[in-house]
Amino acid sequence: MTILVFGETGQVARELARLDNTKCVGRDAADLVQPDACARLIAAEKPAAVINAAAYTAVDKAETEEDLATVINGEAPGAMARACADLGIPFVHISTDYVFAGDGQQPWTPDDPTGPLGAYGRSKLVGEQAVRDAGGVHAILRTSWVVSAHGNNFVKTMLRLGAERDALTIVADQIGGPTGAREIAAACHAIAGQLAADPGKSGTYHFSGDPDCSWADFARAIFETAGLTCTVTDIPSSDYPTPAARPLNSRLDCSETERRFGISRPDWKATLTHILKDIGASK
Ligand SMILES: NC(=O)C1=CN([C@@H]2O[C@H](COP(=O)(O)OP(=O)(O)OC[C@H]3O[C@@H](n4cnc5c(N)ncnc54)[C@H](OP(=O)(O)O)[C@@H]3O)[C@@H](O)[C@H]2O)C=CC1
Ligand SMILES: Cc1cn([C@H]2C[C@H](O)[C@@H](COP(=O)(O)OP(=O)(O)O[C@H]3O[C@@H](C)C(=O)[C@@H](O)[C@H]3O)O2)c(=O)[nH]c1=O
Ligand SMILES: [Mg+2]
Repeated sequence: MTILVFGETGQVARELARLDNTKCVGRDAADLVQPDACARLIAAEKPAAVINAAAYTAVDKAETEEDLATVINGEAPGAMARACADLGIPFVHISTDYVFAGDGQQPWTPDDPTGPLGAYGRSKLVGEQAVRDAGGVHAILRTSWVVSAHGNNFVKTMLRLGAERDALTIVADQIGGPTGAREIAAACHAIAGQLAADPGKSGTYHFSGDPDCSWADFARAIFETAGLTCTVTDIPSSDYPTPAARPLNSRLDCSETERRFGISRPDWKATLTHILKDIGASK
């Protein structure tokens, strides 16, 4: 029994590669710019399940490349989901908090109305709907603020900047749950197995690290855990202009994921500890 994983170099894909029975395919074997080729690969491989961990994740760049982002994040997952539905196998797709507009203070439930603020979020929303429309056994797992020892992420950025500077200004009005790529990979793997046993669990779910915090709080915790001296000053998002607007409220209500799959929110302080150990940046 093989779980076919789209993605090889990405944060979550690298963690999936470490798990049992996974076969990760990179851009050379499956370019998401060609959705039909992704579908043909699934049909040829006939895996027991498919997890899509590949995506266009450059939030700001997507503003000027929305067509490309929409093929990769929208059309390709749709083609994968249809190929899985044809084979009668589960499809696990990863989505994002950036499908929400980010107003209010309440954690978003899976059924809450979406309203992406930028091109990346819109392209991911297209993917979600295409996966549902395929009509097969599926889970869409929305996560947020992904961090790991590999690739581009906020922890790596802070370690680099924190070593160079005595002080940083970090946005404090965006609130969400930092989530370890390792924990997301484990959740996707477990969900694929549970969907195979019980297709009735199909649906959209949330999974983010606990507790919710601001990027500024998270930066302070990174410096504290790494033993770096760098003062973090809270700023509003309006003082950190970016091409794409980010949601202010990225809190995800993960209770259905816990209830249906028995998977609870991972403690991000523990995630931070294992990431810094892997990087060799613990104090
Ligand atoms: N990063 C984050 O903070 C968040 C991510 N997510 C979602 O989680 C999932 C995993 O994200 P993450 O691991 O961080 O992603 P990364 O940005 O670390 O990696 C993206 C992966 O997608 C691959 N990819 C991009 N374009 C293509 C393409 N045209 N064909 C084939 N492969 C491609 C990349 O391959 P290559 O190296 O060849 O470019 C890489 O393996 C995604 O669905 C993302 O939207 C959700 C919330 C937060
Ligand atoms: C480097 C830096 C960033 N920031 C802010 C900008 C931003 O609001 C926040 C995080 O920066 P990032 O560039 O990591 O954010 P971003 O790339 O938008 O992260 C997002 O990626 C996509 C793929 C997702 O799906 C989301 O869940 C989310 O993780 O920190 C500062 O305030 N000061 C700084 O010095
Ligand atoms: Mg493996």
